[in-house]
Amino acid sequence: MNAVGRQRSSTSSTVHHQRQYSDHFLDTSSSNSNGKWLQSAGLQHFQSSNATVPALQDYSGYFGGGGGGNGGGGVQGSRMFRNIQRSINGGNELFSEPLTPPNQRRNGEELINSSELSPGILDLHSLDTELLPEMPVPGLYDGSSHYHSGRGRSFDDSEPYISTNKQTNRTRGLPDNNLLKSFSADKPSSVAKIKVVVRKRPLNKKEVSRQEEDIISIEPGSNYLTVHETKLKVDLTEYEEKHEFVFDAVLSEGVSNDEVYRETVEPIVPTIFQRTKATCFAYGQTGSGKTYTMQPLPLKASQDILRLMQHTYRNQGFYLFVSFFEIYGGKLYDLLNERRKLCMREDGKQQVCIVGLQEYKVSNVDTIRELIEKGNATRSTGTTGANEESSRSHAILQLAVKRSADGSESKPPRVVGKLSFIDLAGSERGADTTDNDKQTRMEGAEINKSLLALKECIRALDSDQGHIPFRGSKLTEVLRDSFVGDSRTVMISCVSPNSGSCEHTLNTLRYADRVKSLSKGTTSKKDPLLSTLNIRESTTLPLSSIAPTVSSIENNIYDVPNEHNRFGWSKQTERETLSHSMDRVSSGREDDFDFSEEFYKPEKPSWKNSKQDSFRIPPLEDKTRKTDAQPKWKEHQDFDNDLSADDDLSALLKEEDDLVNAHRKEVEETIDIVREEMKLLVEADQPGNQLDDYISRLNTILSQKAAGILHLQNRLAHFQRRLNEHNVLVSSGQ
Ligand SMILES: Nc1ncnc2c1ncn2[C@@H]1O[C@H](COP(=O)(O)OP(=O)(O)OP(=O)(O)O)[C@@H](O)[C@H]1O
Repeated sequence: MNAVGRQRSSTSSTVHHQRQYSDHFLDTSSSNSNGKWLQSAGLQHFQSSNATVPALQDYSGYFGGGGGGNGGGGVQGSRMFRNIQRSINGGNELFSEPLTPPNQRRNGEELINSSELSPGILDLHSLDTELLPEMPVPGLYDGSSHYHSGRGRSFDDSEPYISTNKQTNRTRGLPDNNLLKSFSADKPSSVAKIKVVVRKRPLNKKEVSRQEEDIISIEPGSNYLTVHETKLKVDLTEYEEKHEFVFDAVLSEGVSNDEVYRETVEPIVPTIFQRTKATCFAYGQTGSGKTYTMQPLPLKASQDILRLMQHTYRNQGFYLFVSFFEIYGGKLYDLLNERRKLCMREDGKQQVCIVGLQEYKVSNVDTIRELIEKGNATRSTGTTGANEESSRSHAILQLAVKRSADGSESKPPRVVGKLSFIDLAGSERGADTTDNDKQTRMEGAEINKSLLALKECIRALDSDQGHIPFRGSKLTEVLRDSFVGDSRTVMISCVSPNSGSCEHTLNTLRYADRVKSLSKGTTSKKDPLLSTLNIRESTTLPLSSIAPTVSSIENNIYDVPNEHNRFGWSKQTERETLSHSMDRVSSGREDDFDFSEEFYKPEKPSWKNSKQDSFRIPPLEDKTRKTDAQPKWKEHQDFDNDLSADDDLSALLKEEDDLVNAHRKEVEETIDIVREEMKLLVEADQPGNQLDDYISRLNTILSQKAAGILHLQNRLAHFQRRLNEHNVLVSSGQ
């Protein structure tokens, strides 16, 4: 960015959802994003003399990168880490017996085969809430007596979950540190249901050598950031557009991995002892630091979990289990079992089971570290322009806290709570078509689908919607139980600071912004003036970045207007409707809106390539004709009668395959249309151009597409129900 650009910057500023510091935090008055919330965490006092659990260290150096520090030293760390892991684990020294029979102990750890827990199926999600009583965490030092379950006598009445005996705790020789105090005081309700944190990485060597500018500025101690985007006017003079974003926390390049942990995961660790499912995931373009950020977190969390088990929850029959798998190309692979292919099934209670996934019962940090290293080394990686060691899969590491129903070891333990860490594949994969083959593009499509589905689920989760669209992708299906009941989600958006990544960075920040922007708490507090400002000032942004208001969507998408602009909408409203339609296209749900360009953005930014003559509005006839053809879904209208009771599994699976393929095709076709048209629309949005007619016709096309897609999704849902019935029949031996 040059000086000229900066001088002109004040004329253009785009503010994205000027949210409050956090509508989910207790301490909303604090101008510091960390506030009391962070103060109470106090992990720095966690250094312990306890011999059982090693004192907390900053493993960021170990995991590659030198702990963040000022960030500069760790640029190559993550990659080095992976390479080191490969060489360490190449010979499988640590786990030469991945198929160790159940219960075989190794260094005090126990490998649990799924078959132990339920016949042939590992019920990852067996949160049997009927059997587990409430598990409050009374103040460790508050001297309160016993916990009395509000539900009357339960199997735990004779053995209170929480011993509040000060003496007992102190005899463990554990420190009276702030962490444990804060843990004991934390209740799930006091921890944000969704927290969105942004982490900026430092410029790397290549970027510095290319003299790329750092375009992200962060006010120290604040929770907002500004992206300085250099743009070109039609006369090719440069100007700067500022985009401001507010999040729950913004972490600059100087923030260490320890601090990232304290800000993100540490507060939710105690909640998993209280039947909460918590998820932490990193989102961002390739090379933005997702893996660097995510890798140290599970280990730190395990340390804290073990501490809690050995202190606050001592002798209460809790166990910690680790599993690690990846989703690659829509398929599941066990990273702790030689990348063995896994099968996901839903049982009769609609609980998702991962057949064959191995879980390790662990009780010390070293073993957990070894498992994490082993999994990381096994993970699918490839090379992208931005990152030589790029993750092409979603890696999911789960820490499950389990407890035997009767507090003894005689029965298989049941899941009490769970913490899932997801290192997502790079968010830009779908657009990364320049030097990629067909397989990479397929990977991209799959990744995009799952990222979109993930966003939808989180938003539904935050707004307490009854319907969570977890079936949108394998990723969200696997995480299904993280989206129902009492859950907590932390999203860490990783951004690259270099000017060359500006577009991706903005996309990542918009994605993060939207994860929360339409949530209950946020909407109610949003300043209407600012919302207006957002829309008005975003005219240089693609249409997709304009968040519509629900009330503006008056027409039924399936009630396709025959006359152009028959509702007499303003240009703005037309845009909103278009945007809404897009999202319906992508989500297939009427109550949803918002279409993120993140997934379907043009391969090249339109403003960079626009030629003067491209401002002409192109005719739509060809596309109209194409989509006027009888929608494919008509063929399947009698789907309720399609499947007879004696359909066998392969027929069902074939059906699923056809449906998924048809659905994907519809979506892809629609995306192509949208991609092209939006580019042209943005370019054509010049004074004097009449867009109403054009938009109306485009709206018609998209409505038809949306109807087709929705129908396919209904069929898919119907199919899923049939498959469930089939599974029930099979499992009951009929
Ligand atoms: N905060 C940071 N401080 C120092 N170095 C960092 C930081 N974040 C990332 N890096 C470095 O940047 C490089 C890319 O990071 P990383 O592999 O984590 O990216 P990624 O987002 O996981 O990419 P992909 O999606 O392609 O896997 C690594 O060499 C890593 O060490």
